[in-house]
Amino acid sequence: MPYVNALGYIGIGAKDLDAWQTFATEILGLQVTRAADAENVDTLFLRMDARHHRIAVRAGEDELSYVGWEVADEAHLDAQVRELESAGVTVKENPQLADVRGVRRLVQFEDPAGFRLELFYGAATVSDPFVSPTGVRFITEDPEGRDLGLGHIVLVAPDTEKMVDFYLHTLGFKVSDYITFNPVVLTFTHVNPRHHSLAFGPASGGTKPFMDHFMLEVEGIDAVGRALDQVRAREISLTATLGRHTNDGMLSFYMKSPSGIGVEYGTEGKLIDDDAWTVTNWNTAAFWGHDRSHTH
Ligand SMILES: Cc1ccc(O)c(O)c1CC[C@@H]1C(=O)CC[C@]2(C)C(=O)CC[C@@H]12
Ligand SMILES: [Fe+2]
Repeated sequence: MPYVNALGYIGIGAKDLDAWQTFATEILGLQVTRAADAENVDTLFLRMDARHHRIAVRAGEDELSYVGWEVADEAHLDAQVRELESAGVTVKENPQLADVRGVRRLVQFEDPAGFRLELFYGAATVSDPFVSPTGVRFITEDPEGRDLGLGHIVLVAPDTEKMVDFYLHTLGFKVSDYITFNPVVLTFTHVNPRHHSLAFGPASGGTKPFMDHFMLEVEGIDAVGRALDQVRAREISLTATLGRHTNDGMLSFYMKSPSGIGVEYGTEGKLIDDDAWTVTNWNTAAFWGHDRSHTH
């Protein structure tokens, strides 16, 4: 059944595009092209691999605008659309938006929390080499060349159970594991060998759903250490110190992007082999580090 095979792209809104341009280039090491998109919105197209872009930062309110989940081909797109419709989800095909995103076909729908999701195949891919301004390499495929997507996102919404149910049973995501530290339960899910492409955080009732962070994975601890030096030199706010997660083994730190959305920057994330994986329930978030208490 699973048709979604990667977190293909995300779009976020930002009030301060100039700050985002500097942040994306000098801290994250992404290649930035600034242009009006096809809807004439001032946009930063952020590139990390052969894809034309995987993150679009568009002038507007500071928010998560959309999440693009990728399927392998047209047959999988059509099959997933049928699954969504038989679950009672309203799905709208949008050829104009497909042109804006640079993909072959795209449909739009919402998850139970109201996040705007797009399902697509045929991403815009370019032949000129990706060249990171900070010299990093982003991990978007595994050593065998299997697509790992852009990284992961963490969504926080009040009715976690309903959200998890939708992603598992309507979109075919698989549980990776849980982390429970009373009263918090975090659920981690995967759609390819990356340990998680989507995790769910808890929220008290009345909280407006939001994206806590997105994660970008780079090659080598020196790439993470150098980015951390840049964060400290520029007084960008560090929201969790360097640490190693229990479940996916990721060595990472967290910072605040100019939109307020968190960014996790890490390396050495685990890969899951579905034929040899057992779901566990961890009791802590990190083996060491990831201190959130006295960051600046
Ligand atoms: C624990 C953990 C494992 C793997 C990750 O990629 C990852 O981002 C996290 C951190 C999740 C983070 C947390 O542990 C504290 C409570 C947080 C801030 C939330 O409310 C959502 C994200 C949660
Ligand atoms: Fe994360």
